[in-house]
Amino acid sequence: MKTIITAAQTREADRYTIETTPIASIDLMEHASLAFVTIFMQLYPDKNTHVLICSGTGNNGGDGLAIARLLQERSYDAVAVWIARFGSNESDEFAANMARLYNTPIPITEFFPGDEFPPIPQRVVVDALLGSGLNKPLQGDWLRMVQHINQTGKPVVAVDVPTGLPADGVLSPSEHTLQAHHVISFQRPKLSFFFPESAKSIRHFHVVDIGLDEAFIEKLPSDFKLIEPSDIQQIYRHREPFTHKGTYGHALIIAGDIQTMGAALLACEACLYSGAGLTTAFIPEMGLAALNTRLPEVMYCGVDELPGMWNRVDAIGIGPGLGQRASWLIDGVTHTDKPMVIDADALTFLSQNREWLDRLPKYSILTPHMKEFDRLFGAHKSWWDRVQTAKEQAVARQLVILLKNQYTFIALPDGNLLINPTGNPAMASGGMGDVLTGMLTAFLAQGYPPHDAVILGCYLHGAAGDQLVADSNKVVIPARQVVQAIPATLGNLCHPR
Ligand SMILES: NC(=O)C1=CN([C@@H]2O[C@H](COP(=O)(O)OP(=O)(O)OC[C@H]3O[C@@H](n4cnc5c(N)ncnc54)[C@H](OP(=O)(O)O)[C@@H]3O)[C@@H](O)[C@H]2O)[C@H](O)CC1
Ligand SMILES: [K+]
Repeated sequence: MKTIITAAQTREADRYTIETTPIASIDLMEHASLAFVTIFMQLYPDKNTHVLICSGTGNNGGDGLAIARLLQERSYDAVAVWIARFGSNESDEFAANMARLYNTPIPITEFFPGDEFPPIPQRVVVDALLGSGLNKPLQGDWLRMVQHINQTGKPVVAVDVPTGLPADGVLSPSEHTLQAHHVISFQRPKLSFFFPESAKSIRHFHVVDIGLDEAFIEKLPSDFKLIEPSDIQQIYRHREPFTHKGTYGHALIIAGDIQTMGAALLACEACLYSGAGLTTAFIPEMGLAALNTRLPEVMYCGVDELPGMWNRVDAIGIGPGLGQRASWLIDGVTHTDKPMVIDADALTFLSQNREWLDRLPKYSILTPHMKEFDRLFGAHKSWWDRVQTAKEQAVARQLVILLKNQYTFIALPDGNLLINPTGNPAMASGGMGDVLTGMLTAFLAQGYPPHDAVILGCYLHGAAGDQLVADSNKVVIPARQVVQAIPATLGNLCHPR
């Protein structure tokens, strides 16, 4: 896992690296600019591309000047630079790069407070106005310039952070930030990239290594950790010879109602495809024909058999499509000591009967999306605040709270907040959450501790969707296709051929 650090901690890492290695600050800027240029050249390989670089006068602006020079050295001959001289300060590295730029034929236009901005004829804009040094919302000339660039609709590639977007903390409205198509960020993605409020400011982000001291960064105190493929490889237990269905646990899915049987089937199918040795569905009897037809591998349990099931299963997933039945079923579930996943209608029941939250067994996994989360724990104005509440609740109640979104935040009982990087907008459709519940239940049934089950389940769920997009350029993926893709995604990650 990679530690996600704040803008202030990035400055610490910057200082530490400069003090403890032979690298000077200006060389670090050159590394960063070169790393930016490498990705930029992949995005815009045509060297005739007309590029406008907009620089401030701090270190983000210094990067911009170095990028202009490096592109010109690589035969990008149509590069121009704007400098926003709206403040009185100039960083040393900006000044040094300004001196280097004067030795090139690159045209430079400087703008002072109150100046009008001309049209932008270039094909692409590089945003190096302000970076992680942002310490207040944009206003005045800065805001005018950002809005001028936004209004052109030209693609923007931002250096480190789009101008106006704080690296962490509560985010400002998106009309006050530069809207970048790509952000090439240094050393670590910034925390705000994972919040939905940054969607208009960032379409894609890339992260480049600029040579900051990794060991130092990993020791910095931070609640936020980004899940990586290597975590999945470490957690996943390979299937050994001579194992059998009993080795991989028995999962019970409590789901479905007359009009929402599909949710139950999806959860059961995902459980099956995620490797549970046995899967039993507790669904209304009228769903039996559909279950037997679609999922002959899954067993059925009726109301009479339910009391005998609690001791026979290894994990329980409750909620998808459960409707009003949630109210009486949750009572039975909370009397077991089985690891469990609580989703959808079971969460709605909990939000209407909050005293039941206190009865949940320790380390139960709750999987709310934003609306379910706010119904459970109160309305929130920003994702930053919502994530802080998730952390407080997970610690206070010793629960695992999985706050679903494109980037899911996993709040653990020890106070850590994990960020899942996989998943994509093609997956934004009904049934996706039911699939996740089935997957998590399957991993719990196989004996993974809740902490490992959520990492595996979340990462694989998104990775299966990402794989489908990569393989076939699909713009929409139905939940069923994600289910079918789970075994191969797991195989590709953990059993490379
Ligand atoms: N360690 C690294 O990751 C490296 C980062 N690099 C690049 O450096 C920037 C950060 O540079 P910094 O000089 O700290 O800050 P900025 O360039 O982002 O901002 C410059 C100054 O602008 C002022 N400021 C802040 N907010 C506003 C605002 N809303 N309106 C106007 N002005 C604002 C502030 O100065 P004050 O005196 O006004 O407080 C900023 O200091 C990072 O993003 C990378 O691009 C290095 O190149 C490599 C190492
Ligand atoms: K920027």
